[in-house]
Amino acid sequence: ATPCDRPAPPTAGLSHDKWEIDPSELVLLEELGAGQFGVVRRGKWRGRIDTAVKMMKEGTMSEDDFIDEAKVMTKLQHQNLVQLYGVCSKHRPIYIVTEYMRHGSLFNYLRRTSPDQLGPAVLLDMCIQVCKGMSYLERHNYIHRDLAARNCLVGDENVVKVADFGLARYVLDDQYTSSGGTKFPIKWAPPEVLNYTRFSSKSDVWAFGVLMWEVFTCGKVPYGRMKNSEVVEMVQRGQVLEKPKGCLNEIYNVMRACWRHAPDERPSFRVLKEELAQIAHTVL
Ligand SMILES: CNC(=O)Nc1cc(-c2cccc(-n3cnc4cc(C(C)(C)C)ccc4c3=O)c2C)cn(C)c1=O
Repeated sequence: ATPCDRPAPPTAGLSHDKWEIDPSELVLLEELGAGQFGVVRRGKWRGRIDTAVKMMKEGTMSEDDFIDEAKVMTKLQHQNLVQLYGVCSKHRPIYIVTEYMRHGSLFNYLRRTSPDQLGPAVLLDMCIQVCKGMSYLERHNYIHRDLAARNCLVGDENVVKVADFGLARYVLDDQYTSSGGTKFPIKWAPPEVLNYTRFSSKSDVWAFGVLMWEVFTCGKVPYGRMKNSEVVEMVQRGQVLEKPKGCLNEIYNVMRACWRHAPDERPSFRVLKEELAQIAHTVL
């Protein structure tokens, strides 16, 4: 045993995997919906912590690769990222346990919340929160690969957090992973992703521009009912989404900067955060 007058060795307590959650400490409650990996339920962890529990449907995810990555993901901690608490990987199906957000996806929240509750200042603040979470990921060289309003979640007092960052790498469904697949998020993808699936923080920035458009249209679908092939055509030609009704020019200019053809001409999330904050306390 460690003599009490000396601090415990740094390895103390890491013998069992810190990111492994004991399923006996979880109580599963109502179903929240189904995602790419199957059913997600609300849960209580250690009697008091609200969680969302993804129960990974067999064959939907490359599980061993994900379990390796889980260690890294639990270390990504920011007030605008949905926290990964851990995994239950000693049984099948494996569970992914995260922080719980009371109001569900940002996309649904925008569509069902009345416009008078969502004035420009609130909408801009939501974009700034997503930008802060993405700026943290950018600083940690972590790429989301599927940033969109549907993959952000809303808590109390219009708190918005980015969810499921990096999980796209573990999806086995090639309808989702290949750019020709029916589930590939074409409408959030820049030219270099459409042509070479070249993901980067600058392709996340392009997607962030589309997310800003989703926010300022209060949840409209980008490019309306256009087919994916038509959107690819349009984006390759350099045509971008139109200015949302009532959206300030300064804000639309930020969206357009995110949609510059050349990735390195798009602003970083760090720069975007400054620009949006500037607009928030001068123009609004
Ligand atoms: C009312 N409150 C709530 O419903 N709160 C919540 C709902 C969900 C939830 C429920 C069902 C499905 C999904 N879902 C949706 N899209 C996903 C997309 C992917 C990728 C890989 C395609 C990006 C991966 C997983 C999912 C996924 O699990 C989520 C996030 C998660 N959390 C943390 C909540 O607080």
